[in-house]
Amino acid sequence: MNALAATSRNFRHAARLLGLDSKVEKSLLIPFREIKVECTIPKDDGTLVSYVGFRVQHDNARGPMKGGIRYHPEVDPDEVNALAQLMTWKSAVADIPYGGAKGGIGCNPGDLSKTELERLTRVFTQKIHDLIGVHTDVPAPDMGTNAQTMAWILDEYSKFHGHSPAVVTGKPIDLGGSLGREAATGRGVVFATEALLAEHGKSIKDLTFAIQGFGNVGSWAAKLVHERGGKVIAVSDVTGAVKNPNGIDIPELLRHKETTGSLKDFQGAESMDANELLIHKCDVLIPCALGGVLNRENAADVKAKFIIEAANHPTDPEADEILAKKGVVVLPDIYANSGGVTVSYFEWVQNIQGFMWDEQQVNNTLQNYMTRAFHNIKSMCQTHDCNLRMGAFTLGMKSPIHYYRNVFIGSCSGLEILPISTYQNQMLPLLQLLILTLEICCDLQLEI
Ligand SMILES: NC(=O)C1=CN([C@@H]2O[C@H](COP(=O)(O)OP(=O)(O)OC[C@H]3O[C@@H](n4cnc5c(N)ncnc54)[C@H](O)[C@@H]3O)[C@@H](O)[C@H]2O)C=CC1
Ligand SMILES: O=C(O)CCC(=O)C(=O)O
Repeated sequence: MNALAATSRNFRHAARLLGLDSKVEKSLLIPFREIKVECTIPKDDGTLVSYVGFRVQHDNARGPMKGGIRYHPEVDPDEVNALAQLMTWKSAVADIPYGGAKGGIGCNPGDLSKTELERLTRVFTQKIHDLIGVHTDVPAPDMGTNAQTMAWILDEYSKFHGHSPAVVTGKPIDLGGSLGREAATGRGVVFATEALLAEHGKSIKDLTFAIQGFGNVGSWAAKLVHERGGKVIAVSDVTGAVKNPNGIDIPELLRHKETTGSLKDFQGAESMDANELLIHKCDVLIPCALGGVLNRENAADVKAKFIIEAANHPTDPEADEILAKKGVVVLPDIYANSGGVTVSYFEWVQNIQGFMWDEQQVNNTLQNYMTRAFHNIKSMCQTHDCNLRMGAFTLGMKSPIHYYRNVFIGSCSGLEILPISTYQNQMLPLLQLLILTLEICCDLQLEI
């Protein structure tokens, strides 16, 4: 199932649990703004090459829109749209004052030299610089991008708007990046895993782990699981996969990857079929790469008891149903990988304050945020008698909905969420005004 269809399906399910009116539901699904730009650059040999760049700004009810920029050949408008929507709910789950956005360029960064990547990033920034900003939309790294990419965006943006370190997060420490941001998503994944396992009377040190993806998120998650005594028995990336039933020496694998650029030929493990990783026998599966990897083709064969969604939307809704029937517990992306955006928030705060936190403060505060969000999700699960994904979605949707209710309908329900039909009789004229306003602002075609 396509990423947007999958995300929208989860959203609609949560909207039903919240008793949301269908028109408000529709307005929350439609992004605030979608940007599509052509980026042509000269390659190192002088030939021209064109790429398409996207930035989707989904919602700014809770604050500046926030989300990563992905460089990957499969980047397409629907996927960016879905990822932007997920960022809105994720920021609210983490309870940080942001809305959601996501960007990307359809390119294979592995095929481009460093100078070509720099040119591409600078051209993309030239095309979108008026639409991002410290208090409007703050990009960060995602798949295929990193601190260096953020440095180029910051430098290019600053040529137009003056020095503005808080316009991107996940940048190099020397340029105002936060200590702990590089590890933050993987560290958050591990805090989230600990919170979930504690609920089930289990601990990382007693369990086996399979990890798909060994980039920023996967390698940090693997390293921190390994440090806590967990046995990482299988790891894959785009170059291949390795397994060792006795546990892989992760620091050694990291050194191997660093020197060879690949997982291949690692002496401390056997090579395996990368497609087999997701169905490898283990206690905990952590997908840290692409979306949609768990689907109706392979879900029935998954052997893990817990899935921690470090990647964005790795599980499509059909797989979710199959996994639920098998009793597999899925910790959803909008919580499990929220450590990245949470520390991005800490970075932004530090830039605005002009004050740098030490790494311990970053990590401790991240742990507090992750623990708090887990308990808030569990509480939504109880209220709505639902699984963790729906607990996270209802939590993430609750506060943007409050915003719209308060802004458009006034102080209608205090902090309680009620279906909009509750107000319809007394407030029909106001409701019509709301819809008209939304139509004008967002160019919607809503029927009253
Ligand atoms: N970087 C961040 O702070 C955050 C990232 N995420 C999500 O985590 C996931 C990974 O992101 P990063 O680690 O930042 O990206 P990255 O670009 O650093 O690493 C991606 C990894 O996935 C691997 N990969 C690609 N295709 C694969 C395939 N077919 N099979 C196995 N492995 C494959 C690559 O080889 C690489 O190891 C993405 O879904 C991203 O959206 C989520 C929250 C924050
Ligand atoms: O750090 C951020 O601002 C966004 C990270 C991101 O793109 C994500 O959580 O998917």
